[in-house]
Amino acid sequence: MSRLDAYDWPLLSNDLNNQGSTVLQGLLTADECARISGMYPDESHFRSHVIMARHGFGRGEYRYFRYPLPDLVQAMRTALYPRLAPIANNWNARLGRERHYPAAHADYLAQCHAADQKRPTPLLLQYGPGDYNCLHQDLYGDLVFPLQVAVLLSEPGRDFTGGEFVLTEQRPRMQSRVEVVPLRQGDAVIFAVNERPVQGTRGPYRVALRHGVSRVRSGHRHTLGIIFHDAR
Ligand SMILES: O=C(O)CCC(=O)C(=O)O
Ligand SMILES: [Fe+2]
Repeated sequence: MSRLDAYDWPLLSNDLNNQGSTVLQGLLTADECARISGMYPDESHFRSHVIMARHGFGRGEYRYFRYPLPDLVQAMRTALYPRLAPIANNWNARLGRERHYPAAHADYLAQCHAADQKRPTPLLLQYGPGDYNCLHQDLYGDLVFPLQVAVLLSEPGRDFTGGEFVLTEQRPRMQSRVEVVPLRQGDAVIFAVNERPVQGTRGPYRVALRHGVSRVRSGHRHTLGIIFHDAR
């Protein structure tokens, strides 16, 4: 994953600190996107299958990968984590939280597994016409790594229309603010899982975040989700 070296990480960190999200443009090639989305029908890659409408999560479906993850997914998860851990640690310090995230993802996963969060969380999502993903937070137990990544595997305008990735932010005593994140095929959005610190006049305070996908108007849309904590 030496391709991560090409990005301006101080700039991306600033975006994450100021907006709660940022985009890695062109993280995957069109071929890589097709290779990953093409795995969807092959059950051997996955540990479980969720039909979103059955749970009130929206409309559409997704599958959680099983271990061992496909090489490219494993490589991305392992290589992205150390870029994000310093930001996560800074957020924790500003929010007065004790937890420290180790520098290597393997060491963080060992903590998850010791806390009985052993099941892999990377997932592949599939949306068709009329499908959408309700606002949510991907929490799977007490251990939460506060940043996650979603890679758009389909090309807007060509493969699908509608289906925008959206984030909402709820500040104390304020109404929700929404942000639409423009993505092309292969772009990865990095965003806060559940909360982040915002600097106020009397010190940092906590804002709550949720993410989702607006209704797909036509075509099919696939996304790869990379979550760094494992699930109970
Ligand atoms: O399909 C999307 O863009 C959102 C996927 C999602 O909810 C996730 O990766 O956690
Ligand atoms: Fe999600």
